[in-house]
Amino acid sequence: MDLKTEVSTRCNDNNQGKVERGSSTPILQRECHGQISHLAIDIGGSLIKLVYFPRDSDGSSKDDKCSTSRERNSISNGDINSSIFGERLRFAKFETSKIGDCIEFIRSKQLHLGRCLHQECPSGEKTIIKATGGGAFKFADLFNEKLGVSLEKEEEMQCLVAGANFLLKTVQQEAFTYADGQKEFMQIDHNDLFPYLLVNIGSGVSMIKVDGDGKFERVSGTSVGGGTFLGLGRLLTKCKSFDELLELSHQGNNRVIDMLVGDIYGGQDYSKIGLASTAIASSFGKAISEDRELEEYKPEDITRSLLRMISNNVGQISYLNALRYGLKRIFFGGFFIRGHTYTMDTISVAVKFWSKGEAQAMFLQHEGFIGALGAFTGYKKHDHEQDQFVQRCSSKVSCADNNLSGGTIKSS
Ligand SMILES: Nc1ncnc2c1ncn2[C@@H]1O[C@H](COP(=O)(O)OP(=O)(O)OP(=O)(O)O)[C@@H](O)[C@H]1O
Ligand SMILES: CC(C)(CO)[C@@H](O)C(=O)NCCC(=O)O
Repeated sequence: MDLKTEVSTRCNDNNQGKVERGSSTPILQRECHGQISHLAIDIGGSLIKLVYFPRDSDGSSKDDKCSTSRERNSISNGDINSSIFGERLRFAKFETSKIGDCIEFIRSKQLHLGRCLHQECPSGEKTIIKATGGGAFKFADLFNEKLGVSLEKEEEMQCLVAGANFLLKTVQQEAFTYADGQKEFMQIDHNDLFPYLLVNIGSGVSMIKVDGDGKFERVSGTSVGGGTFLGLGRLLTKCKSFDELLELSHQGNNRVIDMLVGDIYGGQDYSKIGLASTAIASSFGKAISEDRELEEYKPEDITRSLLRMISNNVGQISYLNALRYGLKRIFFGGFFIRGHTYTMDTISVAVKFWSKGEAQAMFLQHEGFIGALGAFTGYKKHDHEQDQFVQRCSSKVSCADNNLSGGTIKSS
């Protein structure tokens, strides 16, 4: 049975409360799984990401009840995702600086009660929540104090790889290319997935050569990433948030600030080394020669140049690492991307330009949640019940995949 058939079989059966793989092997039973945690968390330098199954007020998983109501999460700062798998697996994000809001969210959804919801907790036994990212270390005591839970630390790079492999193998329309304003989904052949380069653009950037499930090496990284965009953007403009910066950049023109090859070469291309007159010779380079103060530049242009500079740089370093290890495919994730067309276009063009068309940039629909999903799949290790739980997740991701409409989902 190919993936597509399997997915639709699962989805149909799912509605009847029982899902079977092929003709006979049951992989999903509609039973209550109140003994297991329903939440995994990735606490990064900029953002906290949650992946969870929602619960009803009586403590059962909404999903166990075949709920059809689509729950949309929102909190006062508006910085949280709606469900992107319909009424199934949910995703949410918070700024790391607002960790208190995140803790309140977990409490309000009863996600910290995972293990002991349907029965009395044996004294001293704490709910364990899978957690990755630096914050799993930094905030472990806070979670214990505020929610009475233990964060079980999952290695960050391992989670990124597990999450990416899980998505690439499970969700049909997960990976896509972006070129000339067009998003094109890629069919991933499971037998031809490895090796690839995974580039996670978070606050900083990690580049990981992935050779298989659990087989990987972090080959490079750069500190010039999403945190740089947000940090420098805040310093150079009056914008306070990432969304404001991104919004402003839409209206900007980077050529006002960037020094182009044509600016140096009297409007001409430098064809001998393959540089068009419109290529950027020096990011922010125009600012050196003009007698203008920061205030005299439009924030729109500044944000545009900044976004371009960082995206270009990540694209180029990624390509160089792909070249170093002979990798043709580069998957980009992390919340810096945010499905933003200008960012994806810049990265794609950089990879194409430097590789002379040999390598290809691909993006992931669940870009920012790779690590959290990877931590979630970590529940598999625990016991048989957890294993079934993760299998349930797989089927739900697959099913959700059928509900996606032409790649319009976006985590915003
Ligand atoms: N709503 C938002 N608030 C803040 N930053 C955002 C937002 N949306 C996107 N970003 C961008 O995403 C980046 C964080 O991405 P991500 O959550 O993948 O990394 P992280 O886990 O916080 O970082 P790291 O892995 O380096 O610890 C920010 O630095 C910023 O550039
Ligand atoms: C330190 C981490 C791994 C934390 O997520 C990330 O921010 C990162 O990969 N920074 C880049 C560090 C470097 O390799 O220069």
